[in-house]
Amino acid sequence: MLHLVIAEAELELVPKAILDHPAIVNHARRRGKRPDEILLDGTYHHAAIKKLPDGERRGRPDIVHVCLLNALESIANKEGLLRVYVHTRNDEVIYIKPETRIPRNYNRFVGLMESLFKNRAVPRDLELLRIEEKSLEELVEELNPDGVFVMHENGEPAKPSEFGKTLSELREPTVIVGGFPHGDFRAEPPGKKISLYNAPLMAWTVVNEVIISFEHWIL
Ligand SMILES: C[S@@+](CC[C@H](N)C(=O)[O-])C[C@H]1O[C@@H](n2cnc3c(N)ncnc32)[C@H](O)[C@@H]1O
Repeated sequence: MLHLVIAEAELELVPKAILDHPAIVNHARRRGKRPDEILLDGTYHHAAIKKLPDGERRGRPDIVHVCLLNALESIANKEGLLRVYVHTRNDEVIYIKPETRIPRNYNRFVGLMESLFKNRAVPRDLELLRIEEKSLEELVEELNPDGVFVMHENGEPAKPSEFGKTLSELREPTVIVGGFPHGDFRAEPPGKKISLYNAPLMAWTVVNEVIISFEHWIL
């Protein structure tokens, strides 16, 4: 079983500091929601995000959306060999049941995440998704893996196929992929750093490479 963590994901509700910025207020009004109920989104809130610390990398729910579509629709997940988690910049962890069908439509995905932040679990009866306050270290400790790997462009070089073999030889490895668009992890994540390519890749590409390389050895 492979545990895949999208870490330090840029997924958050609009922070207090910019709740009354016109870009936020207008977007919330158009959506019929309160400013504190909507996800921070760089596409719509660019002018407001610039004022926040780390503004150039925040408000990227789209990265989580594409990573989750790829991971949850993978063969490894259909075969019950994958568990996926999202850790956010505010130290929350989203637990996702493998049978969850993530909406293909981005606006519906955003609505689902907003409902998750509000209700802490969705849907109420099945709890396919639930969110808890938890650091990345606490999550990794809880998963109790026999190997922890951090995908990193400056890590030890490994071909995806070699790395897949390493994963397949472990009982419950954990792989951490950064869910942010630029720069490095803000806090050093636990685990051995691995680079799959000699240039930066998008998070969803790394998610795909890891899962497919793992499948190659395990199926
Ligand atoms: C878009 S990258 C992060 C930003 C990247 N450091 C940059 O400035 O372009 C998202 C994540 O993909 C993974 N990643 C990116 N390039 C990689 C590589 N060459 N090998 C392994 N993982 C990589 C890392 O986990 C990284 O945190």
